[in-house]
Amino acid sequence: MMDKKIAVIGAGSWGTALSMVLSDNGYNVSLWSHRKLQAEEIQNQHTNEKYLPGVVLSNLIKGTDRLDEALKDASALLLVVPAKAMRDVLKQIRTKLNHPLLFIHGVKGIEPGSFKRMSEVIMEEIPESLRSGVVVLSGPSHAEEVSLRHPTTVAVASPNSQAAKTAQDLFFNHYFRVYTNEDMIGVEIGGALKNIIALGAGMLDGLGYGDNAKAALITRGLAEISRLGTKLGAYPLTFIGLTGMGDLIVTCTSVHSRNWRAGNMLGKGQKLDEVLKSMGMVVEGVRTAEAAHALAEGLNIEMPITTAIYQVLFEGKHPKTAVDELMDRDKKDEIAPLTHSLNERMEQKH
Ligand SMILES: NC(=O)C1=CN([C@@H]2O[C@H](COP(=O)(O)OP(=O)(O)OC[C@H]3O[C@@H](n4cnc5c(N)ncnc54)[C@H](O)[C@@H]3O)[C@@H](O)[C@H]2O)C=CC1
Ligand SMILES: O=C(CO)COP(=O)(O)O
Repeated sequence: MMDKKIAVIGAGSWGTALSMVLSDNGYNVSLWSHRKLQAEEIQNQHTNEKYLPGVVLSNLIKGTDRLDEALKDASALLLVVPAKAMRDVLKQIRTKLNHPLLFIHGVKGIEPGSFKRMSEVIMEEIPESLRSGVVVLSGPSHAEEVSLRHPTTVAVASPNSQAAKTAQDLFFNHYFRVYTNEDMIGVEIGGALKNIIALGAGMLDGLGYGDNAKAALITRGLAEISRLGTKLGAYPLTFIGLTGMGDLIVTCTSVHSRNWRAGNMLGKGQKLDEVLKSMGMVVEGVRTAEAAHALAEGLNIEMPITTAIYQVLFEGKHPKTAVDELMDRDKKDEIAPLTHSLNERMEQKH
């Protein structure tokens, strides 16, 4: 039986929206921000205007900028900071962990530099005795719509099915439908890499291209995400589920997506640094493009769309040139490479 307090670490749009789901489910939530003023706003005004404008938070959600206060008596910890901040935040938390906890994270990114998945970073930073409690929550779920209690589905994944089941029980309600999944690698890779493709979808819209181009990008984007993910140990079918295809659809087609919006500005000719400055929120796909590009090179996996987006972001290639080059590549078979990676994965399993 879970106690009734959950610590949510990271008070951006996603941490705040998930806190609302938890408070709707009757949990007391301690929502931690590293910014004192933001914590005070949450605590005293029950709002978080910068990240979820117009939303009123339940009295069950308390704001704090003190990690010890957030963690005190919490039975589960939800980590929702940008991927680049995850390790640093865990180092601060580590010294304050004095009882068994469930570690759920909702982060869709890869650690810059190490190119590790978030669950790998968490496992490295927490005591060994707590590692079986690590779970990822992911899926097609814009914070803006969750905060309006619009029907949303996600998956919680862990090789420890009991931990996933406990996380499912925490979040599940009539507008937030939660599935369990044992494939943590596939869920994390799908959630992180779809942001690169969403940047590309925004670029296509910025360039004035239509729905044919976007459908092609989403489908072929999924093919290369599956190729890399399978090589990293994921189960291929995860990529046609909520956290793969589902999240690609929502992020590539919604104006809520920060990745889509950033891509759109790039497609219209703006420079990356001015785009990122104007966003004011995390655009995970940018650093993830760097990670995926490096992983693909290291593992010798063909990821032409990811490479093209990397070149637009970091090598000054014009988005239109990137599209032209993708279209002019050698002729290919559509299914054979996918069948190959599926077979490889099946062979690894047996
Ligand atoms: N916004 C959304 O709809 C969804 C976001 N996500 C994922 O959730 C993660 C967080 O995203 P958002 O909440 O949207 O981001 P955000 O940009 O809205 O907020 C990020 C929060 O992290 C804080 N932060 C930044 N650097 C920090 C540091 N060094 N230490 C501590 N805190 C720091 C910021 O102050 C802010 O409160 C990302 O990985 C994103 O991909 C996943 C699903 C939905
Ligand atoms: O992951 C998301 C929706 O599922 C949010 O995507 P953005 O980070 O692009 O806003």
